[in-house]
Amino acid sequence: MTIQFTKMQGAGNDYIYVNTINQPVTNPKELAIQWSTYHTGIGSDGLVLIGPSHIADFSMRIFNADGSEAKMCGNASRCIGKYLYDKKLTQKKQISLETLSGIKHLELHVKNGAVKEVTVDMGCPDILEESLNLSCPNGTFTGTFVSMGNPHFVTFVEDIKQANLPVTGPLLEHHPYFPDRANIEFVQFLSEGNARMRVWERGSGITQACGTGACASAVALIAHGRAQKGDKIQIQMDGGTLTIEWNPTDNHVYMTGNAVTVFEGSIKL
Ligand SMILES: N[C@H](CCC[C@H](N)C(=O)O)C(=O)O
Repeated sequence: MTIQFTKMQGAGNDYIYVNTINQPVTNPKELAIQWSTYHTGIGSDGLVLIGPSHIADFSMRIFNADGSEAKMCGNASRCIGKYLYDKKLTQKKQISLETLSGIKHLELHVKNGAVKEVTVDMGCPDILEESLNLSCPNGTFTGTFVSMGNPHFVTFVEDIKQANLPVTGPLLEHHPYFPDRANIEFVQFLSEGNARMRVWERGSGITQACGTGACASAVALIAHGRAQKGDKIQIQMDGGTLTIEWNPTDNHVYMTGNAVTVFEGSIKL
């Protein structure tokens, strides 16, 4: 059997997208591992399944490159918006998407008949620990523990170039404090409304960008007085910049950024 897939990326965070409405997938964990592998697979940060929903317009499931299922993915939610509109699975420019962390609302920004950017209402953040000190073999790291439906540890650094992601990332991801592991963001404050972030993602390692991580980073900046609610905060990552607003009126976080189709493909099961 052959599966049709679409490779897409948001701010460089790339996933394999499969429409399970017309082609069901029974072993997504194994396929995420197999297909995400470079050289022998397709190569990606993970696998995203687009499906039907009884409570929203569509549904999303997201699997990291190690096969672990996450409750939310910001970059993938934007790409799903593009996928659905560009492939004429919907004509709506406001779409509701069922995820394991609740229903998310997407606003599609269309130009010349195709989605260029999407704004996602990411809901309310949950600051679990405003200032948490975690000891690792290579030092102690102070950060903010934030949930955007998935867990994030945001640590501020003076110089992003000095952040040793390959060593510190996995040590913090697997720290005993995080029974479900965590995504790790290293953030360098640039000015009010601007920050540089690099991410070690739970289950995928270093990625070019993390949408929920950009939201968690903006929330941490505001919690520490380095930005204000209502600011349009530019989170600059390796693969691109996302605009994040923590709205003071509804307390929701809004994420805006691109969504790009890279190629269509098929692969034998
Ligand atoms: N690695 C994340 C899932 C992907 C999130 C990220 N790619 C995003 O854009 O939000 C986790 O295990 O929670």
